[in-house]
Amino acid sequence: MDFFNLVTVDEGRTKMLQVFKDYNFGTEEISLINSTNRILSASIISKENVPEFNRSTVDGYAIKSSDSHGASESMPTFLSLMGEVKMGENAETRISSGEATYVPTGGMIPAGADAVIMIENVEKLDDSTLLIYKPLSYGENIILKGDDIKEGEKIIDKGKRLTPQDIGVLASLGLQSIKVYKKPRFFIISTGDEIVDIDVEPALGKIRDINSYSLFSLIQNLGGEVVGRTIVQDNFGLLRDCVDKALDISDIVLISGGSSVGTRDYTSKVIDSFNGKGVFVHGVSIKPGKPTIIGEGKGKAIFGLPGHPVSSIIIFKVFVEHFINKLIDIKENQNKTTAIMDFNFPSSPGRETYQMVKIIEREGKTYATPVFGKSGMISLLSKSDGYIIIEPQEEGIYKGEERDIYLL
Ligand SMILES: Nc1nc2c(c(=O)[nH]1)N[C@H]1C(S)=C(S)[C@@H](COP(=O)(O)OP(=O)(O)OC[C@H]3O[C@@H](n4cnc5c(N)ncnc54)[C@H](O)[C@@H]3O)O[C@H]1N2
Ligand code: MOO
Repeated sequence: MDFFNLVTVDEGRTKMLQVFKDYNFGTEEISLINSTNRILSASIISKENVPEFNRSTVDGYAIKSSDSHGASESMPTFLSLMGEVKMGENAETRISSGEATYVPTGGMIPAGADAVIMIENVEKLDDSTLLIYKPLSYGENIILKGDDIKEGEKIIDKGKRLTPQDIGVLASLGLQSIKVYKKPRFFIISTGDEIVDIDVEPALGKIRDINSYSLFSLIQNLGGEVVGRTIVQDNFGLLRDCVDKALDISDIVLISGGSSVGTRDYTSKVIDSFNGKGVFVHGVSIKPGKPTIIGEGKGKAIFGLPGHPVSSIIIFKVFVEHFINKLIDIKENQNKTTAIMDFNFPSSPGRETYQMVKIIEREGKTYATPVFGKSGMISLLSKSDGYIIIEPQEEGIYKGEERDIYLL
């Protein structure tokens, strides 16, 4: 007998996105220095050229490249030395044919010059004569005005998670503050009479709370904010009070444990007790994570994550990450690679199966080897590099085939 009304992962995701299609996390303006990993809420169009002037990429002499043509070690070209450009200052001189001006790395190229010859390739004969030993091509050792970023260019798309290199680009444009999506606010509730926090020595029969720590970390990685974290016993009233308060101060409530159909599994009953849609997914054809719950209460999203530590992490990735990525429209590539299967593995018919693997390099090739363990064993994930998704209609994995590995 099946207590769950199983849906596929795709059906569950579609339903969830349809129910919460009007979810809006809002935006805020924050200082650039604090924006690492935040999600840009408006595309950045450059109002400037970077650089604003032609710059030298080396210490050397600005010249007309045509003057160097034919120059060699044995037949140097003679140029007249016209002084120097000072770092950070406007180059007021103009170069004519037959002339050279000293320019430091990053210095402004004087008008008329179109290349910079490195000091290693010249010889200063006296204060006014320079010998050139190498031919240069047009634009050599110069970054032209707007070469890096052009005025009017769309430089970073809305929905991008800001990396250190993006922050550098934004700094080059002088943007001291930027518009980002507000961090989704999460409340984590770990349920179970057996659960104690990690600062308590567990009596026999009790276990330490793993899930709220791994979920906390997943939320941080995702760019969310944890506004509360608590452990609640398997008691309908206590859990309802806790969820009630959590819904008032967060965007998303995660309830770990109590998702199954045991006599002390109250998660779905609690979600159904609020005015609203209540539970609309209870049971997904996925392994691990079958008892997954998705519901709505007081207008907020509530996820009932299976208590087994591996299942709670996988379900967070499959549903909660998907929820955030789609509703905020985050443009991010999935962190994955490919590897040759080093093993045969049967699938669980009708269920999307997540098989943990370790990646090994052998004779210049990348292989994936399985890591086995039960979903109640948290070390299974930290021993693994990633997982393979076996689709419900597949028979399994065949040794020798190449597959995507989703990195953890
Ligand atoms: N009759 C059935 N029993 C179970 C089914 C089923 O289909 N029929 N599904 C199994 C599967 S699959 C899973 S997964 C679990 C999910 O159970 P719950 O979500 O109700 O979780 P609990 O029973 O509360 O806990 C399961 C397991 O995980 C441990 N746990 C719970 N919370 C934490 C935590 N925060 N940190 C570390 N470990 C935690 C808990 O002690 C249990 O060992 O149901 C199966 N049963
Ligand atoms: O499929 Mo349950 O979610 O771990 O064992």
